[in-house]
Amino acid sequence: MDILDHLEQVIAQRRNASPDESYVAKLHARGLPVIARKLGEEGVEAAVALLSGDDAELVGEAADIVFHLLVALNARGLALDDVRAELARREGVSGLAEKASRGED
Ligand SMILES: N=c1c2ncn([C@@H]3O[C@H](COP(=O)(O)OP(=O)(O)OP(=O)(O)O)[C@@H](O)[C@H]3O)c2ncn1[C@@H]1O[C@H](COP(=O)(O)O)[C@@H](O)[C@H]1O
Repeated sequence: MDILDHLEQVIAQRRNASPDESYVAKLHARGLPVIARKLGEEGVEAAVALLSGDDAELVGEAADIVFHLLVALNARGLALDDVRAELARREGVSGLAEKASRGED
């Protein structure tokens, strides 16, 4: 099984564990605003890592973002398949053309 699909399953299971034993459960216990804050923090940390020139640091921060994004999707009852479907819908549509269709330059 793909690691992302596996991690999604683990996150769904750990959600109901004890917050003392599970980081996923702890995030859920703290609520959606904390999950949102962590997602934002990880995004900023990845942006900093992008400029640092340290590949290992960037890969680590990218993994943190993906993990927290999966926690966030699960918290809203959404799944990786919802993201896959949206990406498939966008496939072949240039970002520039899509933006132009919204009347933005
Ligand atoms: N992939 C991850 C993963 N990536 C990052 N993290 C945690 O995300 C946290 C956020 O990083 P920070 O540097 O912001 O940590 P922090 O300052 O201690 O966090 P806060 O106290 O601010 O919340 C760290 O504690 C990391 O260990 C993860 N925690 C868990 N997983 C996976 O989720 C599974 C279930 O984890 P538990 O729910 O803890 O059993 C694990 O087996 C792993 O496969």
